[in-house]
Amino acid sequence: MLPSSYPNFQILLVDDEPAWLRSLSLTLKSTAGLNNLVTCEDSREVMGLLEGGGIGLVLLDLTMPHLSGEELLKKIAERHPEIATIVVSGLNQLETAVRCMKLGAFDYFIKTDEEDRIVGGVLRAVRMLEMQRDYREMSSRLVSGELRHPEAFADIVTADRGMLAIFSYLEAVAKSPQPLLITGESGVGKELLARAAHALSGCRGKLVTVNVAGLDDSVFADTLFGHLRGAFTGAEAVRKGMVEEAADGTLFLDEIGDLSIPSQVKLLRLLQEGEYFPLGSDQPKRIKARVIVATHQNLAAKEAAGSFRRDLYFRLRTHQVQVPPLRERKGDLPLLLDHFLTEAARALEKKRPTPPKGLAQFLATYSFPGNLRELRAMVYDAVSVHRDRMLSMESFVKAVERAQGEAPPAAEPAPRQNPFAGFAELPTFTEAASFLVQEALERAGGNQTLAGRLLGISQPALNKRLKMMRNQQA
Ligand SMILES: Nc1ncnc2c1ncn2[C@@H]1O[C@H](COP(=O)(O)OP(=O)(O)OP(=O)(O)O)[C@@H](O)[C@H]1O
Repeated sequence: MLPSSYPNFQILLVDDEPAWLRSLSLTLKSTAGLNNLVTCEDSREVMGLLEGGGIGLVLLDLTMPHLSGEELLKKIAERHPEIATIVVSGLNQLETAVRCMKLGAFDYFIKTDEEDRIVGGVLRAVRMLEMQRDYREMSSRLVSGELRHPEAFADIVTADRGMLAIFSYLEAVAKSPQPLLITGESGVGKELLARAAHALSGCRGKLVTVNVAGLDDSVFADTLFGHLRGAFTGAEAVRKGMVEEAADGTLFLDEIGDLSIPSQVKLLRLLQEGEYFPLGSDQPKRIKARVIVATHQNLAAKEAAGSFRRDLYFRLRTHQVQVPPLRERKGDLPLLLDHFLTEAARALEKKRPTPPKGLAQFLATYSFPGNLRELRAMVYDAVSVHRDRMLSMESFVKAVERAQGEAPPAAEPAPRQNPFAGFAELPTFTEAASFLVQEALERAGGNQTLAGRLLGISQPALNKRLKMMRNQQA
C-alpha cells in the first residue's frame, strides 16, 4: 500500500538542457527524498502534461526554444491556478524575477544558487501544497459537521475543540498512504491517537508498535526488517521483522526523535524505496504497511541542530498532528476525572467513589507536566487508598505538592518578578489585595479553600477578607 513515490503529486521539471534536468532530479532525490518527478525538455508539451492531471508543482526554466518560461508561467497561472510554479533560471536579473513573481511564481531561483537553497524552496512549496490539500479535506469535513467514524475515538475522552479538530484531521488523512507524525508532550495520548488512525485506515492488518528509543542501529534493523537463519552468529532461526508483521496494517514507531542517524537513513530508505532487505538476504521485500510515528521531542529543533535528517523530517511530517498538553485543555478535567475514576474503581474492584467538590478546579491550578498519564496515576492512587464513599481531596493535594517539590529546580532559581515593577502608578494596598483575591477565586473556580491555598492563607482568613471587601464597597 505504501507508494515509493513522494510527494503524492508529481513535480514536473521543465528545461531544454537534459544535463540540467538530470542533475536537478538527482539533487532532489538524494537530498530531499523527492522522487515523484517527471521531466520535460520540450516546452510545447508542458500544457498537455498538465492537462493529464497529477502534477502539483512545476520547476520551470525561462529561456527555452518555442515557448518561453514566462509564456508558460502565464498559461499555467490562468488554466491551472492550483499548480505551484517555481522558476529556476539562468538569468540573474531582478526585473525578470519580479515579473515572474507578479505572474504568480511561487519562488525564483538562479541555477547557480546553492543546491540547498533550491531544495529548500522546493520543499517549502511541497509543504504548502500538502497543507492546502489537508486544509481542503479538513474544512469540507468540518463544514459537514459530525465525525464520520466517532467509534474510532471511543477510548479518547475529550470535548476540547483542539482535540476534536485533530479527530477531523485524522479522518481526513486516514486513507493516505503517506506517513503520519504525531507530536506532543509525554502522556498526552499520542498512542491512543495512533490507534484511532489505524482503526480509521480500514486496513485489515494489525497495528504493530515498536518503541525505537534506545535501539542501536543493528537492533533497529533486526527488529524492523528481521533476519534469515544464519545471518549472524546466534541467528538460529528466521525472524520476521515488524514491517512484515504489520503487513496490510500499520507500523507505529514510537519515540522516533531518539532514532540514531544510521537508523534514520534506513527508515528513510524504507519510506522512499518502499523496499527493505531482511538481514542476510539479498531479496528485497516490499513494505505493505502504513507508517505512523510519534515523538515528544521537537523534531524541527532537532533538524535545525543537525541531529535529525532533514529529508526524513520532511517525509515524516507529510501529515502531522500536534497534541495539546493537558494544561491547555483543562475543560476536559471533569470528564477525564469521571473516566479515570470509573476505570480505576473497576480495575481495583472497588465501588466507584464520589469525587470531592472542587476537585477539578483544584487540579486546574496544576500544570500536569506528565499530562493524562499523571492524572490517571493520581486518580488510581487516590482510589486505591480511599475507604469512605467520598474520595479524599487530601490525596490529590499531596500528590500535587509532592510533584511540585520534585520538579527540577530551574538552572538559576528565578527571582520572583515584581509584578508592579513596570507600573507608573501603583495600586493601593486595598486595590492590590482585591485584585489578588479576585484572580485566585477565578483560578479556583470560586472555591474558597482552593483560592486560599493559592494565596497561602486559610479559607476562614480569605472569607474574612472577602467580607471586608464587600463592606468597603458598600
Ligand atoms: N483523552 C484521553 N482519554 C482517556 N485516556 C487517555 C486520554 N489521553 C491519554 N489517556 C491515557 O493516558 C495514558 C497515556 O497516554 P498515551 O500512552 O497514549 O500517551 P503518549 O503521548 O503516547 O505518551 P508517551 O509520549 O510517553 O509515549 C494512557 O493510559 C492513555 O490511555
